[in-house]
Amino acid sequence: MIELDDVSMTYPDGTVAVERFSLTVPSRTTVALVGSSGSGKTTLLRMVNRMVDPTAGSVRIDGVDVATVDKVRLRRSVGYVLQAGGLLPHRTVLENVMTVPLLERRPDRAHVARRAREVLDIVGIDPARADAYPGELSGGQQQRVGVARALAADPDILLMDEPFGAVDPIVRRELQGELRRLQRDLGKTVLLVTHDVDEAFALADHVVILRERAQVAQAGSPTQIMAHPADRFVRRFVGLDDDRRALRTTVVDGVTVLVDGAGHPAGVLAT
Ligand SMILES: Nc1ncnc2c1ncn2[C@@H]1O[C@H](COP(=O)(O)OP(=O)(O)OP(=O)(O)O)[C@@H](O)[C@H]1O
Repeated sequence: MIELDDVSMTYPDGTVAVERFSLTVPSRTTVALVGSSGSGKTTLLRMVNRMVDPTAGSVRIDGVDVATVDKVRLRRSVGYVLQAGGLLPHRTVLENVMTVPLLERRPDRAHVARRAREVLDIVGIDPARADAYPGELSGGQQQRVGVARALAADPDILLMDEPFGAVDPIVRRELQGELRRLQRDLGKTVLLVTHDVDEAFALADHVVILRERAQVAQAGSPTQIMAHPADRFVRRFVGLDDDRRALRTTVVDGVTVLVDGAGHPAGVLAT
């Protein structure tokens, strides 16, 4: 479980990125932070692995204040997935995945390499690609390797910052599907940052919509938010004023078809 307790962050230049924000992420659930650029999402995420120390408030993992935990140990127990995979270009895929486990005091290199090949397989990368360099892979494959690297030390927690931001929409949907599968199989606690509300709705059990300074506009399950948007900001943010969300049914030759506000077909009503 991750708890952010009344945290604030003012950067040295005086920028107030986060003001009195609290959140609990129960174990084995996925929580998404969504909001426009500059709302403080990345700052919040980085507080969990102490890449940023809050100027007020505290962050706890399973009840332990992260401020009391050694930073290196913390980063081994918390996987971090960055946009575009964040891979080191001059290291092979396998070396990239082995980075964090090799930080152990006396790592068993052969064991670490074996485990790295296993996680590559879990995320759908052909282990034959293990000796390739990141630049030789497609954007989607690089993202998968980024996820593998975060999983390599078998952390309970995964932090994901716009993990699928740099790939085309089709690959993005494919990766989202994979992440849902991983979630089911591995049961990690995931804190995800995205500015794509559809991605948040597709992946998260609980969604937090942020305004500037990480002020919570609304928090709830995707269906709760869709059913009861708190205000006009949330309505606009989740696109409830858009044609594509305003679905209605129409019957065509006895089949009930869902169409959006512009009349384009969106699907059929499942029976
Ligand atoms: N190191 C820093 N020094 C000063 N200000 C910073 C620093 N990092 C972030 N900020 C500022 O803090 C605010 C929040 O930034 P943050 O990156 O957390 O937001 P975000 O919601 O993740 O944005 P984006 O979606 O663009 O990544 C912004 O105004 C940003 O300019």
